[in-house]
Amino acid sequence: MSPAISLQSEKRMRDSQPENQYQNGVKHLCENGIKKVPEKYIFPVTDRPDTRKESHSNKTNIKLPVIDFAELQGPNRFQVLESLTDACEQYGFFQVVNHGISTDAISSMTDVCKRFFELPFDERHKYMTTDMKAPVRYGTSFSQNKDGVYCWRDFLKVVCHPVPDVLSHWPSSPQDLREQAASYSMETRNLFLMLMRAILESLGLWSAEMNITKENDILEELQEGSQMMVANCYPPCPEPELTLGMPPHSDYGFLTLLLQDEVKGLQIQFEEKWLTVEPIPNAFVVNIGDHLEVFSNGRYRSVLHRVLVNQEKTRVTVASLHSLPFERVIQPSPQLITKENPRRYKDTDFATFLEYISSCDPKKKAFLESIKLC
Ligand SMILES: O=C(O)CCC(=O)C(=O)O
Ligand SMILES: [Fe+2]
Repeated sequence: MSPAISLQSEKRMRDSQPENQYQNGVKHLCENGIKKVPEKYIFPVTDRPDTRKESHSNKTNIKLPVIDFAELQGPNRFQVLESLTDACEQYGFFQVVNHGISTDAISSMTDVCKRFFELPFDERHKYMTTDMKAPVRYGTSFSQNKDGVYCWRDFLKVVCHPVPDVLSHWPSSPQDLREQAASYSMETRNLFLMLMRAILESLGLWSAEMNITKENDILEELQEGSQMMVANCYPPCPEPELTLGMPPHSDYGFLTLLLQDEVKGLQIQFEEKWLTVEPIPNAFVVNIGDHLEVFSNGRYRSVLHRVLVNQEKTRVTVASLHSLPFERVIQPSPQLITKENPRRYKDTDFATFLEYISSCDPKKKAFLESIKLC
């Protein structure tokens, strides 16, 4: 067989699914028993993960700075704040341990999300919509409406605040989903607020002794802020070297609190390399989002990250994304603008972000680039 013919027949084999099958998600595709990654999911060579042997060695793992949340509340707060500052400046990521959210609450949340993704397709499909503003949205890929190449990921997104307003929209199956997700979302919200207090202190904007913010009520506004939870499901992939679970992106909010199961997959960009985050059982991986980079006037960094998939195991993660209320304008804190460090970003808001991601390629940190002043 000539190479041209063999390429063509390979393409036909890969493309045996009708195009609309891809809209139903990657889990559905796997349930229909595929042996090869369809063309729709194959990334250009330059964007594919590096799967050479040495890239799986420890050299490509990263141990993120670990913040002991219990210590942060005790006499060593000052030292922990220093580590926190360092983590936010150097990595844009850290892991939080001893955070006070019980292992039961964590495993119940992961477990109920796993059971959601295992429901019959018709049950999951009820929540499928491409309306980015829907209070509950089951979908696939990254930006399903506009991705040319699809990612190996399905997700369930739920708006979480205020819980009583949104609860009746959340999936009614599995039967315990609403209860588990409601209590988990409130616990992560409290943890987020405590972490933000520490972060504001590390920026010199809050003082524990005086219990006041120098920044106009930012903490109060964050208490009323937006929260979105995203459960991500990355099914086993027959050819993980050809695709990604999520493309390089940064998160839009102030902080994302991510719960990952024991399966590796998250990579962050560090010193121009992609490094895999080693999971710590029951810890949260926390990352700075675009809004905190803007608010800190560029001192804290919202870092690109992506997700690899694997051949053996389904990976399920739950991300909780927090910001100010959706309609609120995000701007650099006036306290952090000086002659030496002039204002670096334009005002922005959630609507501008949504508009941007529905129209552009979010692969590079393009949204932040689009609002940079210098
Ligand atoms: O699943 C992961 O490891 C990362 C998820 C993520 O980056 C996101 O939901 O924004
Ligand atoms: Fe993310």
